[in-house]
Amino acid sequence: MGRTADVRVEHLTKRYGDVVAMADVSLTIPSGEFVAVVGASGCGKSTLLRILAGFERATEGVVEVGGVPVTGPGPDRGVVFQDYGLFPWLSVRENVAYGPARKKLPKAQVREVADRFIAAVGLTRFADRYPGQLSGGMQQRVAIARVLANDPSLLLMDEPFGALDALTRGDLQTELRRIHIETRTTVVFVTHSIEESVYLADRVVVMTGGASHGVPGHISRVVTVDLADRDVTSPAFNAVKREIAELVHTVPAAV
Ligand SMILES: Nc1ncnc2c1ncn2[C@@H]1O[C@H](COP(=O)(O)OP(=O)(O)OP(=O)(O)O)[C@@H](O)[C@H]1O
Repeated sequence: MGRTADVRVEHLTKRYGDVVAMADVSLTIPSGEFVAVVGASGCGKSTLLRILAGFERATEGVVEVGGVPVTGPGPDRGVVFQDYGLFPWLSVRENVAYGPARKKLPKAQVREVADRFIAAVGLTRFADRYPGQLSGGMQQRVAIARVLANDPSLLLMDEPFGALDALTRGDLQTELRRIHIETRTTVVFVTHSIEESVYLADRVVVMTGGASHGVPGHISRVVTVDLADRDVTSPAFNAVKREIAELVHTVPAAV
């Protein structure tokens, strides 16, 4: 079990010049929870994630991770994007070892941590390969292992599986779910796929609005996924999917 932190967002507003991208967003995430964020393009999902990561500052509001105000990026938060962002000149093991090595841990310990997370994403046989020798799915596994090796207390993922084929995406969803059950690291996961959100998350945050709708992006509903198993073919799973789809497709009235 790794580190884990709670998240508190209160009355968050983000403006870009005159444009109010997002207004009055409040969300509390207990530590260990997996939260997915869904919503139509432009509603502010990535903006919320970037603010939690500390890449951008909120215009107004409270943003705290583990009780500490977010003022910039930090090693307590690990971020995974759609493009894997690996160092192409480093092997899989060196990529994953990069964070632990910077902490100046003994060499043997760095290697042990790297190999543990490489094994967790099923890439032991590829530890000495370079990113250019791997498929997209394998590269994304490396990116996830690299972030986990830093022992983040909050994992922020922005469409991490968006560029992968359906089969690979399904495999990685299964693995991420297993890893989350094992580590209990808090996760905020942005996706366009409602099915993916219901499969992975304890709660799904539905956002609507956005500058192009004439209404600032905001949270329209938070849906608890109260399903014992995540059988995507079950009627119960599909009922939750339908509920979220209806919310996502409800266009807010312009003010
Ligand atoms: N740097 C920026 N400057 C000006 N406006 C921006 C900037 N970044 C985002 N926006 C605006 O903020 C709003 C929210 O953008 P954001 O990328 O968070 O949406 P999103 O829900 O993640 O969309 P998508 O699903 O298409 O990725 C949009 O209206 C966008 O045009």
